[in-house]
Amino acid sequence: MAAEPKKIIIDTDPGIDDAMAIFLALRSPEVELIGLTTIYGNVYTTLATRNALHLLEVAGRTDIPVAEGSHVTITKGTKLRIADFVHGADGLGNQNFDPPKTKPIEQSAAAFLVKQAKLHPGKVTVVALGPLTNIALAIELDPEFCKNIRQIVLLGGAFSVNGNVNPAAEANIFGDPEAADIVFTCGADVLAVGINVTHQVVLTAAGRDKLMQSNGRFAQYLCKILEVYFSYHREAYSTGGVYLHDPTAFLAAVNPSLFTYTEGAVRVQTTGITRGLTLLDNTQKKFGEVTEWTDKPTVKVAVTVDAPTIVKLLMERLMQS
Ligand SMILES: O=c1[nH]cnc2c1ncn2[C@@H]1O[C@H](CO)[C@@H](O)[C@H]1O
Repeated sequence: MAAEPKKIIIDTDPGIDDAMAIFLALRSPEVELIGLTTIYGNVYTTLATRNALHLLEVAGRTDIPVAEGSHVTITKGTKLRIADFVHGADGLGNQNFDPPKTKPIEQSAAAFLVKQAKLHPGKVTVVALGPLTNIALAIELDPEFCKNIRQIVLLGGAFSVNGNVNPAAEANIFGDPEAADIVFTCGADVLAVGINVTHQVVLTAAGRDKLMQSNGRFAQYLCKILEVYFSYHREAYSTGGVYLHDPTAFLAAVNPSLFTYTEGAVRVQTTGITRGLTLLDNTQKKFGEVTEWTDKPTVKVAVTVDAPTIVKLLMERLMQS
């Protein structure tokens, strides 16, 4: 008998690679997508909600609830870093799609996360693709959340490599470092997929052409919005391909055997020029004194990835749609 599909909530700031991950989720038989929660990052939260509703409408899945997330950081900060230069002003490749007809549910993202985790203890995986504010709010809202949630798979961090906002910080962690530190130290089963891994998973121009030539509905849609993402990568990284951050993190939740991991306590720098830096204690040294990492719960951090299989799975599933 086939295993029961994994219940997944995607916390998202769509976002071009977010759109890819959401469509991939909808074409993954291993997964039951039970909701989307929205957050600022690639766009402001209001637009993230609109885009999440729009993507579900495009997919014909308006039965899936969307819960709107926080408009401010966990410390109530309103000065947000929005990456519209990566994804276009509308977050979806400057296509100016019609506004969605559907609305988000009344519940906030954090309340929805808490409720679903409580309703299905040990069964719900959160795949967090933006700054971690909603997840940290859920942890603050319900001390049991970390016990109830099966796993938190997050796209974030730059482990032993430079960041993409600046040499220290990766965009999602930089978006709300205080929230990220709460999540890394909360004691839940946390798996971090950082850009040290996602930068190895690339969609080439040839791959995009293959998507374009297929009849897949999702593939066709994504090819339109991908143009802006390709031009950003050409400019910022001098590369002809694009990084598949969000689909890679999603697949880590579904098929962990495509990755290898290390495990240790992770803390996030919240001040100074290295604000947003993620630092793993690799436990190779027994420190003589108590440190900020001592006695903190450990998390899993992805180290290697089977990139060809990830790209193949993504392409196949998007072209089938
Ligand atoms: O300046 C940036 N460079 C690269 N990716 C960025 C930047 N800002 C935001 N993202 C977005 O953040 C996640 C990975 O860090 C991805 O979702 C990417 O699209």
